[in-house]
Amino acid sequence: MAKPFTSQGALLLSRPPPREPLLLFRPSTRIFVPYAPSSLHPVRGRGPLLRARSSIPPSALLRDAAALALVGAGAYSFVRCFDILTERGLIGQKLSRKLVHVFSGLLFMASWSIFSESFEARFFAAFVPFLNCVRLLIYGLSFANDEGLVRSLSREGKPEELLRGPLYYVLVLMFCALVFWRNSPVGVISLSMMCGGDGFADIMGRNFGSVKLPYNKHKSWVGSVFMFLSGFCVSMLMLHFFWMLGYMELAWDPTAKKVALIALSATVMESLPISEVVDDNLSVPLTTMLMTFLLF
Ligand SMILES: C/C(=C\COP(=O)(O)O)CCC[C@H](C)CCC[C@H](C)CCCC(C)C
Ligand SMILES: Nc1ccn([C@@H]2O[C@H](COP(=O)(O)OP(=O)(O)O)[C@@H](O)[C@H]2O)c(=O)n1
Repeated sequence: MAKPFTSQGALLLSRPPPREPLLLFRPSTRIFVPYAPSSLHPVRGRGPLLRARSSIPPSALLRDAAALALVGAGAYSFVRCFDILTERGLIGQKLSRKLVHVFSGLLFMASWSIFSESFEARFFAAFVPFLNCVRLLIYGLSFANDEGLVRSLSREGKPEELLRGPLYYVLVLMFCALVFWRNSPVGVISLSMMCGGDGFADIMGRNFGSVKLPYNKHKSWVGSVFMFLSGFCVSMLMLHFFWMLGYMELAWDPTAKKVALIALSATVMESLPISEVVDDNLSVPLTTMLMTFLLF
């Protein structure tokens, strides 16, 4: 399919009127870089980044700072709510952890839409998972004690549990916000599979997964089927969300087929008996990133 390329040989992922600098997908390097005419023709003697930085309107900085404060407060409140629900015995610890796993990442991804169109907006957004990364390190290494946080995010109530799944999870959130952001299907599908797919696999597999996989007695067919179905559906929903906002331009028939193949790949990876070697919160998003790069 003939795809629009600029004279620099880069693939335009979205067409005017862009709400923010177009994103270049450079086939040779497969790195997403911000494309804005002014940044490719910097003011004499100043590099593109300096040019881009100097062109941020104060209103964008103010908007991004406000969005950062709002999302940061939302993150703290969201986890605190589950802490209280768990503390009062209204939901179990395992379910609490999984609901936080499913919805905090998806809500974080949806929050990308309230940040400005400046290139720096992604840094403001990524600062929220960065803060949570610091928080997990402090309490996971027991430099301080927060029984509520440990209760809502661990399986067995041990602080060191925060240093595996939860920590990898927030690192992936930060990476996707910084590198892929809201113009690229790579980050959107990766987080959808990690949050929506892996999360529901656990919830459904733990409760209804009596028939185990032949090659992994810790995982079940029900869990894997729901990993695929929920991962696919959440990915399509989130792609549609960012498409509606004008950040992506996608042909839905080929997109659905590609997402199905990506979801299948992530499901197979998640089903493998390798959780002791590499956490699902790394293997699932990394597999999804690779497949999305290859297919989109
Ligand atoms: C418990 C979590 C992962 C463990 O996964 P698994 O090992 O069971 O597979 C999720 C940890 C969530 C983290 C502490 C909080 C992340 C908040 C996020 C950066 C921002 C959310 C903002 C939104 C508005 C709620
Ligand atoms: N494909 C899957 C995934 C999880 N599960 C169930 O969910 C539990 C936790 O799954 P997991 O080890 O992937 O947990 P996390 O690493 O996602 O926290 C497993 O012990 C299974 O009971 C499943 O049955 N089938």
